[in-house]
Formats: sequence, C-alpha cells, structure tokens
Amino acid sequence: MDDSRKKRLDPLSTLLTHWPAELAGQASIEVGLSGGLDSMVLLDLLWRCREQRHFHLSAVHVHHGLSQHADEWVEHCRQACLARGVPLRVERVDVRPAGGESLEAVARDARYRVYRQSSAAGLALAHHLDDQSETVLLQLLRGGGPHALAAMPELRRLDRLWLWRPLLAWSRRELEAYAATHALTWVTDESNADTRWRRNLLRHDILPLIESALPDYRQHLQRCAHMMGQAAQILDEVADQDLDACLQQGRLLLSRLRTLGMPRQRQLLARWLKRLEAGEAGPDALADFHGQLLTAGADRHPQLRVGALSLLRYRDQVWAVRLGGGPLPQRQSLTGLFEAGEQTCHGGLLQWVTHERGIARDLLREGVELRQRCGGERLRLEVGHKPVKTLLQEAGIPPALRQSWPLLFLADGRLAAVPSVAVATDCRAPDGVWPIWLPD
Ligand SMILES: Nc1ncnc2c1ncn2[C@@H]1O[C@H](COP(=O)(O)OP(=O)(O)OP(=O)(O)O)[C@@H](O)[C@H]1O
Repeated sequence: MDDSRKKRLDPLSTLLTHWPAELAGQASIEVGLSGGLDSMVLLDLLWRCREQRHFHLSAVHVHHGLSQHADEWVEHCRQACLARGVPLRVERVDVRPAGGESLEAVARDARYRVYRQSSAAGLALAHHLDDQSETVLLQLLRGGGPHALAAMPELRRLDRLWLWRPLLAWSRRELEAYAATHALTWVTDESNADTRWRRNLLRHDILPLIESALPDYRQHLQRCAHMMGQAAQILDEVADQDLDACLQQGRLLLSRLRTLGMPRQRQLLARWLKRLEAGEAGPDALADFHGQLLTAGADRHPQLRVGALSLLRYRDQVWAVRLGGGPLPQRQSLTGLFEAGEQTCHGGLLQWVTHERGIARDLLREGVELRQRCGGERLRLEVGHKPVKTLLQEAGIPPALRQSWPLLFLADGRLAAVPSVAVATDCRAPDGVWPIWLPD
C-alpha cells in the first residue's frame, strides 16, 4: 500500500482497514515484545484489533541477559500483557559471540531462533519508518545492491510463519504520540544511546542534520526501499529463468552461462547459491570465482566454498556439492525404491527414469545395493569390461567426487550400474529404469 495514503488515517483504523490478506482469517498472531516504545504500541494496537479481526493474540519476549535491567524489562512485559489478558512467553537465550561476530548479530540470530519456534501463524515486529530509513542508509553506506536497499518488507515468510511489520508507515514521533494518547509506558534500552553502534550514530548525530534540510527524508528513503524491492524482484525472476535454462541435472553448463551478459551471469550465480541455501558468498569471493570460471585453463578446477557447500568447475560444468559431510555407508540396501521415483541416499539423491537401456525391473525387484567404491571395479559393456574409474572420467565426474560415487549391485553380486553414467549390458531391458544419482 502507498504509505502516504496509509498515514492519513490513525494507526488503528489503518491497521484494521489494511489487514494483510495473507493473515486474514489466521487464528493466531504473536508480537515480538521487547518492552520498548515501539513494541508496546504494537501490542496495544493489535490488542485493540483482535475483536474485529478474530485472532488469538500472544507475545514473546526474548531475554538476552545483556543488560543489568533485563529482568525489569521482563517484568514490564508481564504487566503489560497481564493488563490486557495476553499470554506472554519469555525465552532466555545465550548470547556469546564467537570470534569476529558482532554482539548485535548474535542477539538477532538468537531472537530469530525464538521467533521460529512460535506456534502462531504470524509474528509481528514493531519496526517503523525511522528504522526503515536507517536500514536503507546503512545498507547504502555498506555498498549494498538492490536486495539490500529493499530493506525490510512489510510481510515475508519465515519458514512456516508470516513475519509481519505493520508499523513501517509510521515514524517514531507518531508512535510516541499514540503512546501518549493511550497512556502507555515502556522501558528504554540504554544501549540505544551508545553511538559506538553505527545505527545509533546515524540516529542521534547524522539524521537530525539531514532532517533539518530534508524533513521528508524518511518517506523518500521508504520510497527508495519500495522501488529497490521491485527491482530486486525483477532481478530474481530473470535470474530464475536464466538458471533454469543453464542448469542440467543440477549442474551449471558453462556453454550456456557464456551466452548471457556478465551482470546476468553474476546474478545467476548469486541466485543459485540462494536456491541452494548456501548462505552469502561475499561480493569479492563471488566475483573472483566468476572470473575464474570463465578464464581458468582446462586443467584447473576453480572452487568456491560457501559454508558446507562447494561450487566446483570441472570441464564445461559447475557442480554444487557438499564435500566433507559425515562418513558414507559402505552398503545400503534399496529394495523396492525404484518404484518410489526418488530417494535420498549415499549423501545424494537417487532418481529412477524409464530408459530403453535401463536396468531390467525384474532384476531390481530381487533387491539391489548401493555400495562404496573399493577400487578396481569393472562394468560389463558392449566393448567388454570397462574400469569404473575410466567411465567416471569419461562422464566428466570431477576427481573430488569420483571416490565417493556409489555403485549399484544386484542381489546376485553383479555390478549393474554406475548411477548417472552407465548400465551393464547384461542387466538391460528395453523398458528398464536408469538410475540417476546426484550428489547433495
Ligand atoms: N528482546 C526482544 N524480545 C522480543 N522481541 C524483540 C526483542 N527485541 C526486539 N524485538 C522485536 O524486534 C523489533 C525490532 O527491534 P530492534 O530494532 O531492536 O531489532 P533489529 O535487530 O533492528 O531488528 P531485526 O530483527 O529486523 O534485525 C522490536 O520492535 C520488537 O518487535
């Protein structure tokens, strides 16, 4: 909704009128209640809406244990909830940053872990217009792109929950006015005054100066966030289409990637990492890897590690693999699995497709086993027996994956297939099934 239109009404009427369709008819909403001004306003507003909107309201307070006043905040939240008959859960979290992590980030992660445990359909947070403008500026100062400058959306998915920020259209001053009208009380987090934090520095020293020259700067930054959100959405759509066109069996084909312009290639790689839920690679690492993909000689195997995931180039393909997971089973029985279509096994995904040179179904019904390679195995083909090692090389399987590539044995001990690569001639049938195994 256009925020300037939203603001002409008071917060309560606006909230009631513009209730998100995704939350309409939802049975329960939980408020993230810090005890500060913003979330006290949100609690009060939602409490006033609940009759007309028919939902169950509850609150959650995360006790970080960082302030000497932390217990007083809990007490304040308890009182406010008690006065309104709103159930409150208080969750203690352990906030101890490991090397290099900021206290703020660790506390935030801990809060989100608590939010994820909510049994409500929606979790409401009290970020407002000032928070949004600060976020846009901070992202700009960090060199963020469209996704970062889109800042905080009003509504987004957090696993099975809706994360909802209903107050983004109102400034802190407007929330203060609401609190005064309704005689609300709140606690003040003393760390909000500490200008060693970049956000506080911006809030206390820099933004007042900007406001003196540009009183509407908040709305302008919010508009910027809105437009960047739309731009980011378009970029994602294009990157998804490009990815679908460049991926084959989960691998990226460089010959297809090269047909795209450089920015689209970069965008595609970032989107692929996102799809794989690999985490952020960092713009420099991604740019380096992209360069190596295109220019490194055929004898080189550029690799990008992001968390547990590795993107690795071998010949004309980029593989996404999770190397160094736990030990793989030596043997795994697969009786009846090929009827099911696909199954996770041996650290990857095994799929079965009907194929004119696939394995005869009768043979599979007697039971099959996926086994770890021991070395020296050979598969029967038209030309005689061929070493599995040679088959894997010829199929373009990267050296790092060859040793752990599973082999498929029949109940009588015959090697029936190297999944995704070849099926033994003496096991084939015209309407057989071809095993495809993709590393996770
Ligand atoms: N201790 C807490 N317990 C529960 N909810 C909290 C707590 N602290 C903050 N919140 C919720 O998060 C909102 C934003 O708080 P704050 O600005 O401190 O967090 P942030 O770190 O900027 O937010 P984000 O989670 O988007 O990074 C609050 O208005 C409130 O709804």
